[in-house]
Amino acid sequence: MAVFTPVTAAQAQAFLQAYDLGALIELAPIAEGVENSNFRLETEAGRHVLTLFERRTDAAALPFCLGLTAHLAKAGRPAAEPVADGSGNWIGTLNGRPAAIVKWVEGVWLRAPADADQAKAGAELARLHIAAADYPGRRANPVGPDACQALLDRCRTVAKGHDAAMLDVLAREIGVWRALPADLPSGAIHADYFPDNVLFDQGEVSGVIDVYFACTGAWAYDLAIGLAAWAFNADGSLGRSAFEAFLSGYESVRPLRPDERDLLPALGRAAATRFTLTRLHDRLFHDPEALVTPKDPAPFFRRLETWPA
Ligand SMILES: Nc1ncnc2c1ncn2[C@@H]1O[C@H](COP(=O)(O)OP(=O)(O)O)[C@@H](O)[C@H]1O
Ligand SMILES: N[C@@H](CCOP(=O)(O)O)C(=O)O
Repeated sequence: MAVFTPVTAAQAQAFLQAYDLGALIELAPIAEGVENSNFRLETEAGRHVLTLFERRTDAAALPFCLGLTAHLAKAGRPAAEPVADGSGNWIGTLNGRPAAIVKWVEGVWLRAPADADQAKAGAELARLHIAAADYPGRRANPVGPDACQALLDRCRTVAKGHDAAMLDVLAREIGVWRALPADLPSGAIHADYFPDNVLFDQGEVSGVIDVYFACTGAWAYDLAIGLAAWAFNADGSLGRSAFEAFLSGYESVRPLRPDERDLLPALGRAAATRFTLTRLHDRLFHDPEALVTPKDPAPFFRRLETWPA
């Protein structure tokens, strides 16, 4: 469960005073996610999500992230629209944390997506890229090569044995990532397009949530993250038909340029490096008081070997 900062019903009720959502009916912690504190917020105006932003989501990034969600929703994409308070602000403060309310999106995430679902998820990612192409906001990747190098340096202060050996490999991969061409088609990207952030309802994508790693970047890098997240088995081995389904779903909406296609394995290694490193960092520096279960870095580390050439 991800609740780093607890919120009582009385605190949520007080926070709600600024909004036109009526009284609080129920507040329930959400037992998923690893980044922010999330609560299901039942109000007289319906079901919403209350998020308190922690760690990697700094307040300065929120106008970009919430603005992107609003932009996508306006363009007809299934995004969780932010709710403004009575003064028109999306971002408030609760228990010392930046906090926001977004609309609840119906649906569930797929634990075992079939190839047809993979294709739909891939296609929705391409639609997101196209719908966001005219979004004017910009944000540097908060977990790009520089930030990953800083995480790596911090990990080195405590890592031993196999973890230290992993860091040696990741250090080399960050060097390769830095040298990748910077002239690929770019725009606002989701950057955390994992199955648990894509909800399905009645066989269709009903919601793309958790836009808090969203940033400006290469679309093909976002595709590589999507493939890394969706198309490999739990042990890190490749799911070839899933990989092809996700990729062809994406390309059914936005065919790749030849240079994007050529760079996909290198971008896949960059994605594997980023997620191995954040997971390793979070495991090494896990706070046992926080209600969160760190994720295993090993399957993403394995993608460095198993990504198809
Ligand atoms: N707008 C939403 N509609 C429905 N469920 C949501 C919404 N936002 C978050 N959730 C639920 O909360 C869980 C955690 O949210 P998420 O944003 O992924 O957390 P984190 O920021 O920690 O990564 C999701 O897996 C989903 O079950
Ligand atoms: N997707 C990341 C973790 C952060 O995202 P969340 O949506 O699971 O909170 C990973 O799998 O490492």
